Amino acid sequence: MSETVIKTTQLCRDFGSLKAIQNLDFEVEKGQIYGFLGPNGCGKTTAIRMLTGLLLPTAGDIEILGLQLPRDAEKLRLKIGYMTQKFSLYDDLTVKENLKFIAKIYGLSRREQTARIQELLNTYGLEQKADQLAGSMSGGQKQRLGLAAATMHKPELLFLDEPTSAVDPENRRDFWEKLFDLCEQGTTILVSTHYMDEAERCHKLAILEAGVKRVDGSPEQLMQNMGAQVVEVESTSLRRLKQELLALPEVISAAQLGSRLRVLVKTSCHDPIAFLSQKQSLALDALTLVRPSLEDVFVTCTGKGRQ
Ligand SMILES: Nc1ncnc2c1ncn2[C@@H]1O[C@H](COP(=O)(O)OP(=O)(O)OP(=O)(O)O)[C@@H](O)[C@H]1O
Repeated sequence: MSETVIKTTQLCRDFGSLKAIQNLDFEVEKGQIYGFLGPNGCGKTTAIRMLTGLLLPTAGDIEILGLQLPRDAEKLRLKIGYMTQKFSLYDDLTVKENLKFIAKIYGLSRREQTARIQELLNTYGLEQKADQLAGSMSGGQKQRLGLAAATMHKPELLFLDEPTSAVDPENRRDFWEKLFDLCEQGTTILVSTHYMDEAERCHKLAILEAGVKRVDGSPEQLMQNMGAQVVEVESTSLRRLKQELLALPEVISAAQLGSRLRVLVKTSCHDPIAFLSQKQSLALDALTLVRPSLEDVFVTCTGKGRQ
């Protein structure tokens, strides 16, 4: 049976009149990677700070690893790891010194420190960098050091707030491989991101907008239940066609991808190909029904696309 690691009920956080998180209900199962996907300012960091016990909720309940927050925040501290958005280690200490500092904070004995630091340097490919100042490392190396520090005490639950916003695609891919390794060892991970490709790697995710959870589920479920059909249109004069399509009430969005338009049509329209071809006098072979992407889900459930 699956074990629930995080459960929130009607979680809210206000900053004055701003409702940063509103009535958030969600659950995360052990060993899964759960994503918060949303634009800047949608409340991802605020939610994570409440879940780590660093910020008091305005209302609602949080249960994590069988503990209640904020009451049990101190007991939770050793069970969780938190990698914040900005690199939060010391630039003027070496890689090894940074890890030693963190190990001391977590109360590892001298012998444990040496063994664990060596293990982390190996796991995250930092052996050659051990004596280099952290501040002089590349974005990808800093991020690996951040993950090594956050997992020093082998936490059961790891929070990662936009961990790959400063790294290139290759480093991002490698980083995710490390997350799946942790996952396989039983670590549960909650990660926030505004990258679609990153969100698509999660077992489950919630799409947040203006402090509100719009949808949640596995990427496949979200794509299946999207409530829209996706048609790609090949045509000339795509800029004009786009404006004309957007004026139709059946069309949720139209976005240009090179020489094609990707058009989201409401499911209430039973045959989107016939509909578009008739409306715009387009040849049938210029229209293709395609598989939805997570970006399509995002467009349909946020902003003007929300029905
Ligand atoms: N301490 C605070 N005081 C007042 N407003 C705050 C505070 N912390 C966050 N906010 C506001 O709450 C909203 C949500 O911010 P939050 O940082 O949680 O968003 P986010 O999705 O993590 O975005 P980003 O990726 O830019 O950090 C924003 O409007 C932000 O300005």
